[in-house]
Amino acid sequence: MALTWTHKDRGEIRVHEDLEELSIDLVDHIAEISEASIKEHGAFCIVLSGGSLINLMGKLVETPYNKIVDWAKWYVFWADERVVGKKHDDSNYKLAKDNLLSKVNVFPRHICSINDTVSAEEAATEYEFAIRQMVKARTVTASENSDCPKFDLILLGMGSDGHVASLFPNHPALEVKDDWVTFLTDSPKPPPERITFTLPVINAAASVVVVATGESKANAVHLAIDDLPSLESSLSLPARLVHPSSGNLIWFMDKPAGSKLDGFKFSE
Ligand SMILES: O=C1O[C@H](COP(=O)(O)O)[C@@H](O)[C@H](O)[C@H]1O
Repeated sequence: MALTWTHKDRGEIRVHEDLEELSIDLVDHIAEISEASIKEHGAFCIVLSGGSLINLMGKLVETPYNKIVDWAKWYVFWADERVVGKKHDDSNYKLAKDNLLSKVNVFPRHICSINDTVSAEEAATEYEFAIRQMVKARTVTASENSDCPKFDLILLGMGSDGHVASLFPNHPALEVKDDWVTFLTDSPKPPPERITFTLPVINAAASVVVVATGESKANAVHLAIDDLPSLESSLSLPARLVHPSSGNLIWFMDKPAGSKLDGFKFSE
């Protein structure tokens, strides 16, 4: 059974026994927010990431989820994308398309992917423009607290260096406040050219989920969540900067990823 607790300012933490339990809890959570968002404003605006997260969402294409989820009301976005062709193995779009989107009835016109035929800078500008149009049309809700979209759910993976989306430790992209989407040409993790949501957009979401699995993530999980004697080492850790201003934050992890958390040690 999962060990769960709420940290006073880092949100809810769920440490799962194994990946099977984690993935069931994750897709239950997605299905619940999908239903609630559709009831509330007639659409579900979900933001995906790449990496290991997508496999953990695999049960969404299985019964009962594939039948109970109202796919026609889904609008799909990406928190980050690698600037490669849509058929390239590094493409976050391809990963989601092959494993999820091609297997359910999301309308192709509701899939807001990144233009793969232009430069990183142009792709970022176009992507932000497309989202601005959707906020104007009220498909995507506007934040009450900032000039940002308020996505119903942003799903983030986390790298072992603590990066989320394509926001890497000590990278200037972390400082971008006035744009919703920015680009980088020097990503420390290949491929180098990427576009990414900025922190203000992530932190304006109604719900944010961070998923981390495996022992290689344990230190970053600890730095992102625990109260530390000196905050210096974690101040530029992107995952620690995920802090929805009025939304909900939940961390989904397996035992190896959670093994260095203070709460995990106390429970042993
Ligand atoms: O490069 C990326 O890495 C992160 C984390 O990936 P993971 O495989 O370690 O879970 C991912 O969330 C991001 O979207 C991706 O572009």
